[in-house]
Amino acid sequence: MRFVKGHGTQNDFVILPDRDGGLDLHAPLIAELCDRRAGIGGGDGVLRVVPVKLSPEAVQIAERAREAGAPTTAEWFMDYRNADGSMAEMCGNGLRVFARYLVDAGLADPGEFDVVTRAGVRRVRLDREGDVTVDMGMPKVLGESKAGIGLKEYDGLVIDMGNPHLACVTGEPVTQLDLSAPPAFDPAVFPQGVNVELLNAVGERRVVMRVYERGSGETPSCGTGAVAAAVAAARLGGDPLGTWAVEVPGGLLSVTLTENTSLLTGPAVLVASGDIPAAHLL
Ligand SMILES: N[C@@H](CCC[C@H](N)C(=O)O)C(=O)O
Repeated sequence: MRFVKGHGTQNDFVILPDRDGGLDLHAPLIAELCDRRAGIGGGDGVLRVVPVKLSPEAVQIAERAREAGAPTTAEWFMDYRNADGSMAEMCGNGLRVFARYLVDAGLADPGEFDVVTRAGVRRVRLDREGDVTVDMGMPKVLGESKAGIGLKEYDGLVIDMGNPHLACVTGEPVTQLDLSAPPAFDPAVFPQGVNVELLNAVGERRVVMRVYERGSGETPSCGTGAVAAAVAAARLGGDPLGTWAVEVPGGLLSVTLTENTSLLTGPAVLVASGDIPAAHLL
């Protein structure tokens, strides 16, 4: 099995090219590929690269976009899975790395193009400087809820980025929080689980964020989470539009909130590639 390894601010992924749509991506295989010790070094998730026309799921998503008046020429579907094998609707850093892979592999021209994700069609742009920007769509603020860490509770905003987020601004330095166990959350609000962001507002339009991801545990970065964090900080500052710097353990992301969308920008790099002999796979 051919694989490529890449990361965006250290949110790292195993990329699986599947040009004929024949790959059976089952949960034990994903868990094996993402294992940090027993295999190729692991990842926070898997990105299957499949032509839209060979994925009935992707064809439907593209069809819905056409019906909504936004037809797309997207050729590739990002089939994203978390490290535990669960499926997620969207991965912002994953999509930036996915776009880097498409261009590097000669499957897309440098510049701007669309990619189909489970959260809908997303436009990506590769800069000459090496950054990749994703149009993440309009964040939906759905209300408030609480995250529990140890004995403490943190107030947060419920934000839909295609996938579910609970973004909690706290006065306590996030660097000191213990995220070794999953934060508690209200299952009535998040029946499918949630990604929890903890953040400090540290300056004008600058936040420090840590994240505990559904299906992957604490990761050094999360693109959808960075947008959710910027939305929560923007609410707090009473300044809803503009560009926020989001410092994560794995680097620095930039999030721009406009009247009708959000943009996520940051580095996306490929670091290795290889083949896993079939005999070594589940
Ligand atoms: N790391 C991602 C988010 C991946 C999906 C998430 N764990 C979920 O289950 O929703 C990002 O960069 O957005």
